[in-house]
Amino acid sequence: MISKLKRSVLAMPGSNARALEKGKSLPADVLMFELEDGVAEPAKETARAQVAAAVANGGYGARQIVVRVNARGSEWYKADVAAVAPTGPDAIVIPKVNSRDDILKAAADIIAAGAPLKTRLWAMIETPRAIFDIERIASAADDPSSRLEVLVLGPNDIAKSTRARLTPGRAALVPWLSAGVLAARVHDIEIIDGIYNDFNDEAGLRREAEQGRDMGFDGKMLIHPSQIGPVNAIFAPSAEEVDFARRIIAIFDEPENLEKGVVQIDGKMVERLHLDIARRTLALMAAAG
Ligand SMILES: CC(C)(COP(=O)(O)OP(=O)(O)OC[C@H]1O[C@@H](n2cnc3c(N)ncnc32)[C@H](O)[C@@H]1OP(=O)(O)O)[C@@H](O)C(=O)NCCC(=O)NCCSC(=O)C[C@H](O)C(=O)O
Ligand SMILES: [Mg+2]
Repeated sequence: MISKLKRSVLAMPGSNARALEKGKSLPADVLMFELEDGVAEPAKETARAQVAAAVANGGYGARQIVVRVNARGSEWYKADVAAVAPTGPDAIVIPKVNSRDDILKAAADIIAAGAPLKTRLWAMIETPRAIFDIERIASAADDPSSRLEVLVLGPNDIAKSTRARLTPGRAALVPWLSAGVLAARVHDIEIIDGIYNDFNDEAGLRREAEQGRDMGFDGKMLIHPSQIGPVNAIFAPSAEEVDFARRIIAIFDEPENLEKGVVQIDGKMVERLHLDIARRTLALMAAAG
């Protein structure tokens, strides 16, 4: 089953009223209203008030709205959750999660603050501890009270805390990114790749987004409107993939193949497991419009 698409998750500082307004016309699947590192300390209260009002007033159409609060344990966290949870965003994003217990406690916090049932929990994976324990963190999703729906990688904090460098190809990060994808699949949740800082470098963005898609990520977090178009296209099936998916479905529907487990198309072996992949490709295409 395909839940709502999350190809593009555009972050915007909650202190930037113009960006919050502009989000209403941007073609991102998800808008992430930011209260954490993208907002300077003197602007924290203004940002919180603007974000709570923006979520409550709506006007964002089919875009999913998520709010990243400050880290649990920070001086702003409680007030962030108290202001945002009752407005009912699609999710609250908890940065710098370190354990399964952090998820369960954050879920209890947002429920106590009045978050409606539809408000899910997303967790940022961006510390060495979280990377080590990623499968355990993802396992919180097995407990429905966790509301855990999505993991999001945070490459800037990962680079800061590990001293790894964010080089083209992300050699240092690849094992950690893959571990995240495995953990998400084991526990049947989604996983979003991290941001690409150089928003004027479209070729570099495309290379990194294709790498993330090929590793199994469901989408990518973004920082600038110019990144939405390329990333939406990269995380949607191509015309060739859709055509091949249709041929797989058609060939297994042919009477002479009804009892076959394996056939060939253009010299390539196709098994019934490819039928499941083909159906998912068509569902993704339909969801992407
Ligand atoms: C990076 C930016 C500060 C650049 O902003 P700006 O200088 O205004 O860029 P432009 O002049 O090119 O902007 C053109 C127009 O687009 C609007 N704009 C720009 N960015 C956004 C946005 N993110 N959302 C909505 N609208 C946006 C501008 O207002 C201009 O509009 P107009 O005036 O009508 O022409 C800026 O892009 C920015 O702030 N980006 C988001 C930063 C952010 O939220 N950071 C936190 C999340 S990053 C993260 O999660 C890291 C993670 O934790 C980790 O550890 O890795
Ligand atoms: Mg971060």
